[in-house]
Amino acid sequence: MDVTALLDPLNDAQREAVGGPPGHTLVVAGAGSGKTRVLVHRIAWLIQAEGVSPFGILAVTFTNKAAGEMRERIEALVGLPATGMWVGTFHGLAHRLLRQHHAEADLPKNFQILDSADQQRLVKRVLQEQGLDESSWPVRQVQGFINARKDDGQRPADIDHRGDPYHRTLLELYRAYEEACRRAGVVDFAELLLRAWELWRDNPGILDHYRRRFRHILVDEFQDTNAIQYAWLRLLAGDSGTVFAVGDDDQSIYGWRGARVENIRRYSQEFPDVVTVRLEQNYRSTGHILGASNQLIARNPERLGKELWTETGHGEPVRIYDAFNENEEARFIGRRIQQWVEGGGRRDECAILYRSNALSRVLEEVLVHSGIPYRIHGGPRFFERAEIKDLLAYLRLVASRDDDPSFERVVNTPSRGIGERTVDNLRQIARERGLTLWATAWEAAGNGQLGARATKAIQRFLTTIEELEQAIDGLSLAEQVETARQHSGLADHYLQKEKGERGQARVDNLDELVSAARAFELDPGDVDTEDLLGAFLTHASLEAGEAQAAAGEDCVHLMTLHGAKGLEFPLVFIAGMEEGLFPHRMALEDGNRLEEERRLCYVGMTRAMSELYLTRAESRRLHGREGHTRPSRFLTELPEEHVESVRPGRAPSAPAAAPAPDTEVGEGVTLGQRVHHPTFGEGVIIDCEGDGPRARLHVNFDDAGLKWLVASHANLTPAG
Ligand SMILES: Nc1ncnc2c1ncn2[C@@H]1O[C@H](COP(=O)(O)OP(=O)(O)OP(=O)(O)O)[C@@H](O)[C@H]1O
Ligand SMILES: [Mg+2]
Repeated sequence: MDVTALLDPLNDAQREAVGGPPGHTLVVAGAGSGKTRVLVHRIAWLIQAEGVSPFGILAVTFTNKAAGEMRERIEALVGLPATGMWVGTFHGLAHRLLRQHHAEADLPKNFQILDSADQQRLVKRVLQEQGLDESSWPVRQVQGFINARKDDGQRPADIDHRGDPYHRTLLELYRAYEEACRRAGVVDFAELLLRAWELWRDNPGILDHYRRRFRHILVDEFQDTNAIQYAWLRLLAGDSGTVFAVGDDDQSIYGWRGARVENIRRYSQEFPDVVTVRLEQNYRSTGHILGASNQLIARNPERLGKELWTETGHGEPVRIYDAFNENEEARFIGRRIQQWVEGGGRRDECAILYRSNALSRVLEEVLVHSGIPYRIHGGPRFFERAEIKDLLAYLRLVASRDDDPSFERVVNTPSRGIGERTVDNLRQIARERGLTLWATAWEAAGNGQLGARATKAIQRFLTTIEELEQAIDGLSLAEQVETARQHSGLADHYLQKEKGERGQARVDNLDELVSAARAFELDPGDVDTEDLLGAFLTHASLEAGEAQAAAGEDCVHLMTLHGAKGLEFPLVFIAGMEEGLFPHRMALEDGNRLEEERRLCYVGMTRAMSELYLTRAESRRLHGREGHTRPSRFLTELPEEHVESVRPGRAPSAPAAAPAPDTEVGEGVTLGQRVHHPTFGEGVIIDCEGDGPRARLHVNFDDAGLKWLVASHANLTPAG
């Protein structure tokens, strides 16, 4: 086997990292310098040049999607299926471990994963049980406390409240929450990691097995590991395993979730003989994009410090577009994408990024209206939509009756006349008796404790689940989901509850879940096919938010800046470049968080390969409120030599510009023209909407500012 082929497509520094002797290696380098490429080639190198079995390799990636792509790339390079290799996210790998050793980890065989919303519901319940008021103990705050402690590897017993009553209560809540999870046989995201770490810590035999097996551990996006993930890696590596870590301190964007960029430094200190490799050539972006990104991130203090260079030439300047409002911003983006496609580009080369999910709605509307297919990554995620979670809850209950969160979710959805009071009663009995809600309901329905009507309703629910279990026995996964869809009555429920398009959209989503099951069945990946339903339910929990639209369809990508990590696209838009949106308002007062926002901006900008647009709306309606905005400070931090401002009708050089500047938009006036208005004085026509007598002109007046005017009544005359 010719291993030089693995090194050929690499530069010298990359070769050093890929072909170095087995040992701890750290690659710290900026965006687009080939870190992920190096990691993939390293794995192929280990297999081919060092004769390592794929069975001995564990690779950690940041998303499940990245894991899939990595496996494919390695198989293509090596020319063999890389079976036996473990590739996945920290959460995915931890889950896999816990499944295999559930008894030692003190978990039921078919434990379920709680997502963030389920977790909130459970925290709420715990607060009720403890007789605490949500206004003094906000659910999110309690949830944040619990997760942060877990991310730091701390159980209630490890925490000293130092007599502080506030902390003491939080600790009690943490304890009660743990107990509720245990009763329900559920595990939240942070728990997956902590439990997997404890599994190894407390079971030397198991740890030893994995240490012998995984001598080669590779980690992408190392800067975003948190304390427990780092501890997990250390424990696994022991004295015999090697860790190959790649990362970029400038792209650390999960500090708010406990990520510790110091782990990069710690790793060099705590692991022996770490070879550090720096990569400085960027292969992704043009000179202007790179220059602008470099100078932006240079404003952050305390960086490890590195500059990237590129051979690709300047390319197009980074373009800044100030839209009048959010609709116009979205239309601008839509038009530019259409031009891209008309010019021979593909839609999936385009990505629209934003800081907050709420921004996607207007963008989606414009894309739908313009007939541009798109796919949302993350955000109001498919698997997080209410109707999807409802249907999954039916299936989860079939899989495990102990799943209290699922029980609560659907016991009265669709409505069976089970009131909140009845559910409260059940909760209380369950708590007193230390039983699950299912067991409690079963008992209460038997002894009539709840009153005749409630008993009947509860019985109906119990029967529905029991019957569903029988009905799906022996069916294929897609048929199981379809059967649950029919049995649950959810489609009718939503059609009645939400009239028109919204209800229909929910039913479409339920149908889509059947398709998702079918797709999963055809390509389940590396899972236990004995229990395909269980694997699918896990998949739904873990993959929530990753790519959803029909596979293979050529569509534009929409995602949050966080979700864009590690990806690249020829044409990138970052929308909503406004103070308070980006940087996020929660970060405005806090220097550390502001730096993290700047890193996030760096991450976003460095996704772009050939064209980058930063857009903002001068006035924006969001969450039902409308207001004037101020441009993001990041816009003003960009060096002039790399940016160009685009104004509709004013920048003929910009391919993105709206209609050509000489388009006649009203009687005797054209876009971009200087005009005079009897009241507002002189200004420039910057946009128009509609045509005929209804046409409206957007004019930027020198003194009066921006105004929309009806063209036929505007009385505009050419100025000067
Ligand atoms: N030596 C090389 N020759 C040609 N192209 C390269 C080389 N190294 C990397 N690339 C290409 O450059 C792009 C960026 O590489 P990659 O995604 O591995 O960078 P990265 O450092 O992981 O970036 P990020 O920090 O954003 O994750 C990819 O398209 C990759 O194929
Ligand atoms: Mg990468």
